[in-house]
Formats: sequence, structure tokens, C-alpha cells
Amino acid sequence: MYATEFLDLPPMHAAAGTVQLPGSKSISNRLLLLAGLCQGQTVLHDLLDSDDTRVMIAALRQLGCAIEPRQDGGLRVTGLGGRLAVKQGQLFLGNAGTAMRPLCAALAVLSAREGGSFEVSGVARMHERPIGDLVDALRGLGCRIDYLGHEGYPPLRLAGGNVHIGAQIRVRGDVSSQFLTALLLALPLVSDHGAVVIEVEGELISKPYIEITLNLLQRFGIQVERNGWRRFTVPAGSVYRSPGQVHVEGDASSASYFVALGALAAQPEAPLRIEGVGADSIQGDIRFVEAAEAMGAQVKRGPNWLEVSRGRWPLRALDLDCNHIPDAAMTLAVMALYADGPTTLRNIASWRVKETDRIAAMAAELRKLGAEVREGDDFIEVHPLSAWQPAAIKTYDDHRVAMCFSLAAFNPLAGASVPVRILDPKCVAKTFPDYFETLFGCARAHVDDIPVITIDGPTASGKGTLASEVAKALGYHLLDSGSLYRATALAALRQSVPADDEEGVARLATALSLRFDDHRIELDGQDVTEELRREDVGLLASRVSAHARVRDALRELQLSFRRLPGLVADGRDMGTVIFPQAALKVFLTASAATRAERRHKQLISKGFSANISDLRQDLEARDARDRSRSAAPMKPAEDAVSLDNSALSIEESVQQVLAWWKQRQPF
Ligand SMILES: Nc1ncnc2c1ncn2[C@@H]1O[C@H](COP(=O)(O)OP(=O)(O)O)[C@@H](O)[C@H]1O
Ligand SMILES: Nc1ccn([C@H]2C[C@H](O)[C@@H](COP(=O)(O)OP(=O)(O)O)O2)c(=O)n1
Repeated sequence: MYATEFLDLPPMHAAAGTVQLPGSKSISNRLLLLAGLCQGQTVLHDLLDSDDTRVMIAALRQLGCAIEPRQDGGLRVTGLGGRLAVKQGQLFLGNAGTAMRPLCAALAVLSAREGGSFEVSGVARMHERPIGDLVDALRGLGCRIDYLGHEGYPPLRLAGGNVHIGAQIRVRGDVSSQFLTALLLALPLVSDHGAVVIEVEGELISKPYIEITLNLLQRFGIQVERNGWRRFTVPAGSVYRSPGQVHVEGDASSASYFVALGALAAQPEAPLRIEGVGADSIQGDIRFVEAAEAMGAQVKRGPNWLEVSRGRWPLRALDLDCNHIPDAAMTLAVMALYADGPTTLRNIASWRVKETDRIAAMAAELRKLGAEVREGDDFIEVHPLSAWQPAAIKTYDDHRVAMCFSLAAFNPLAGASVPVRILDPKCVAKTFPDYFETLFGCARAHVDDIPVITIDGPTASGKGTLASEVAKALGYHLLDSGSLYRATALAALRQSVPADDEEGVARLATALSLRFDDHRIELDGQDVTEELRREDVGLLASRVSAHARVRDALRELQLSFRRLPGLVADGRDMGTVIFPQAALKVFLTASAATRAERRHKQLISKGFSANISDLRQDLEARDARDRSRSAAPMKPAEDAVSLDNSALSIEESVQQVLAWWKQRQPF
């Protein structure tokens, strides 16, 4: 996950390969609740691991459910058997509507029957998302529920009551279908004295989500009778029965970004394959595929996979009632930028009460890209874009805003070439923590469009430290090019190849078997991270790196680190030889005395013995050799900025480089 302040997406122009979708959020949280309420154990496979499911799991654990991961990756839930194991508590449900509404309903009826008292709250935005219609329905059933903040909104206290069934329960269906889902999931708990009938008032929105609820209830042995979309009956004596094992299908809303990507950027002979959902999906958002087809996507489908490529280009503009695909429809608003006329998405009033006011958010951010947008209470009209502007997209703590705007980075397909900045990219953790990694796994950019920052300079100037911090702040890959020369030197030491045998050392460099994994380096399958830092290895690296053939042998490997979304590379010749087009080149220096001191501290802290004056002598000798060799000598590139950090802290150096970087960005 990118936990950076922002993530810059370079212009991208193609997509190919296979995408494995994370589990469906809607199915995961419903299954967790059903498994938590029923008797006995249920094993859930392929469950989504995200903020919203973590919130649900934490709440169920607090209520006394045992939830344990299994060796095979499944999660074993031991249910409460329809009774309260814990009679009171305070539950925090973040911004997860799929946890807030159904848990409130279940706890309200259980508290009323068994005398419980629970306080339920969430993040600030959750306290702006309406719940009054659900509370009214539950009060109608005899549950006592108090508002702890504003009338009609969480936080709530579920404080007992006296359940009387017999009277029909009424619930509004035109604000959020989650109210009805919440009741359907909870009311089997009170069906022991008779059937429970729910009447829906107003036009029920998002019907497909109700179908998921009914489908999953059925898997837990509860057969709800449905009369049209107005009347639902939970039969008398309904009891949740564990199906034993359940598999969660991939998230159809998450699939929408990749279906759209295929329609924009995948060639018919190499379609983008999406695994996890397909023709057999029970999720309503799978119908996004039809909308994408209407815009021009070419789609092949199997039971649990899709293959998507570009058909019509530019995409065909749409005028569509999106009530059946409220979440995935946001993706259409960004696809509309690539269409042949204005696209209108209608019947989307529910966008206004989601993670943020999504109509307002989409309109504001699309305009930043340069688009003409009209918005109303329940529609949005988006015009195609020809003059794309680089934009910093605000994401409003809304995962879907972040994910759908990533598609705007494919603007080279519409004749532009501008980067897109996504602010607070970690908001995708709500449903798809690895969204951007997955995107970069299948998206293609021209190599020249992938940004590089180079940091060159003498030994112990702090290049490695600075490069690593800058890469972390930007979410970029890191190339410690010195480690490649050090690994070559270590290989030469181990195989007794003399440092002056240029041919022999170059052969070793060509055949290096290196693996980089989260700041660890393996040589021939063995972790050599610490060994590479030895001073004798550094000195030998300086000697072998003077050979032109050794440098040539390591060139391709270094270039291969330039991958989406960007790279920070440190060494001696990053800015002069390997990445001469880098957008920012830093030449980092510090006085020899300061560097000797730093290296001394660093070695002592790692348990190596060292003497400052020897170190200083060695590093000066090494600088002299690195500077005077004929092959790629260490020197500042002509367009490099110099930074002497003798008197700067690490943090100050990092901030300086980030400030230079920001100055060079178009946002
Ligand atoms: N600006 C700085 N101020 C103080 N110490 C620093 C600074 N930059 C780096 N150091 C420290 O100096 C040592 C050498 O830094 P390193 O990044 O390994 O240098 P290089 O990669 O240039 O050889 C490390 O222990 C690091 O924490
Ligand atoms: N891009 C590079 C990186 C390192 N080298 C050589 C020269 C250096 O003395 C050795 C070791 O580099 P490294 O960056 O690991 O050394 P320091 O951490 O600065 O001591 O490799 C090089 O020639 N070109």
C-alpha cells in the first residue's frame, strides 16, 4: 500500500496481463456477520482484507466471536449462536457502512431481547451518513435506540427494549438499501415467535445489493420470501445454519477499474484478464461490464473471469440510469473523458450520502483535469477532454475517487501526456489496499515518462540514506547501484577472481544472481545484506568498478529498476551515465572529516571495529580513484544541483530534495 502524502501517476498508454481481484467487500462483511451470528464454525475463504473488513472482524471479536486465521489462508469464525456473549461495549466502526448498519440492527434486537447496552460510533464522516430510517424501523420493532450526537446519525446507543413482532416493520428503501439489508440479516434473530414481515416504503434503490443479501442468507439456511421489491418475509423459526465453508468471490466494483482499463488501453490480441469475478457473479456491479460494452469495450467472460480489450475508439458517450450500479458508475464518469460526446449518468442521488458527497467530489476533480461538467441532485454530465491539465486529485477519504481517477493517467491515449497526482492514496485501503501495485503490474508507460531522481556523490555522504527516504516519501522504487558493484566484488572475493582481471570480473557481473526484497539483498540465494556493507567489500567494489566492461555488464540491470511509478537511484554515475535524462539530479557531498565520522558511527553501531583516521584515509583514496578513473568517473552532471549536507540533518536533506522535486512538478 502507498502510505505517502501523494502518489504521482506518470502518463501511461497501455495495459496487459492478468489482474487478481481482492474479495468482495459486500460479500465479505455480510458473511462475517452471518458467520458471527450463527451456531458453530464457518470457514471463510478469499475474504477481503481491508479497512472495512478489519473493522467488522474487530467488532465481532469484541462481541465474543473467536476468529482465527487458518494455515490455508481461510478464516475460521466461531459464531455466537444467536445470543449475546458480551452484554455491553463500545464499538468503533470506522467509515464502514457495511459494518455499521447490519451490526446496529443485529445488536439492537439482541440487546432488546437479552438486555444489552452498546455504543456504536465511527469516523466523523460516518457521523454524517444517515441511519435514521433504520433506527425508526428498529424502534417500530420495540428496540430502544438513542442518538448520542445528531438526530438521525451515528453515534448510537443500543439500549435494550422489548421486541414485539406481529406488527409489520416498515423501512424506507430510497436512501440506502443497506437499511433493508441490515434488517434482513438481523431479523431471523427474532423469528422464533412468528414470521417477520418487512414493508419497503418508497422506490427501493440498489436492488442488486439486496439480492446479494438474500443469496447469502440462503447459504446460511434462511429462505426469505420476496413479493416484488415491496414486501419481504423472514419465515417463522428461521435459524442461521453454517454452510461450513464459503468462498468469497472477487469484488465486482473493484473490477470496474480494470474493465475500464481494458476498454481504454488493452489490445484485442492481448486483452486484460481479470480473475475473481465473471458471468456467475452474484454482485450487482458486475453489470458495469454491460455499461463498459455500451461504451465500446470488448469483453469475453467465463464463470469467474473476464477478458477486456479496446473495441470502439474513442469510447461511445452514454446516457445511462445508474441506479443498478451505484458504486461502479463512478468509473464511467472518468471513462467519459475518453468518449465521443457528453456522457450523462442519472439516478445517482445515493452518491451524495456515500464516503463523501460523490457527485460534488467527482465534478470538482474532473474539472481540475480541464473537463466541462454539469451536476444536479441526482445526475452528472461529463464532457470529453482534449486539453488535459496536470491535476492533484483530492480523494476525500473515498477509495473509489482515488481508484477511478487513476484512469485519467492514461491520457496519452487521448493525445495528451500529463501526470496525475492522487492525494492521500492510502484511502484505497478501505476495499483494495494493493490497488496501485495491481495497476502498476498491468499498466505500461513509455520509459521516458517514468520519473527518475538521481543522487550521486562520494562515499558516506549519505546518498543511500537520502535516496531511501526520498523514495519512501514518493512511493518510488530504489536503486542502490553501489550494492551491485559490492555484490560483484563479493562474488570475486568468494571465487578468488583477482580485482584486476577485468574479463573475469565482468563475467561474474553478467551472471550475478541477485534478489532484492524489502531492503534485503540475496546473492546466490543467500542473504548478503550485512556482508555487502563491509569496508573491504566497499574498497574492492571501488576497484572492480573502474573496469569499463564490468560497468557495461551491470548497465541493463540498473536500467531495469526504472519501473512505475518512479525511481530514486544513488551511486556515482546515475545522473551522468545511467539516467542522463533524470528529471532531478542531486550531487551530494560532505566534508571528508564529517563523512569519516559518519562511517565510523555507522560501522561501530553494526558491531564492526573501525578507526576514524584509517577510515578517512581509505575514503579519500576511494574518492580519488572513483573520481579519476576513465570509465564513468564520479562527477556532478552538468545539470545537477549540489547539496553539501555537512551541517544538515537527514530530515533537512530529505526536505530539500523533496522541495526541489516539487518545484519541477507541474501540479
Ligand atoms: N545528513 C546527514 N546527517 C547526519 N548523518 C547522516 C546524514 N546523511 C547520512 N548520515 C549517516 O551517515 C552514514 C552514511 O550514510 P549512507 O547513506 O550509508 O552514505 P552513502 O550511501 O553515501 O555511503 C549513515 O549512518 C547515515 O545515517
Ligand atoms: N554507480 C556507482 C555506484 C558505486 N560505484 C562503485 C564506487 C564505490 O566506491 C563502490 C561502492 O559504492 P557504494 O555506493 O556502495 O559505496 P558507499 O556506500 O558510498 O561507500 O562502488 C560505482 O562505481 N558506480
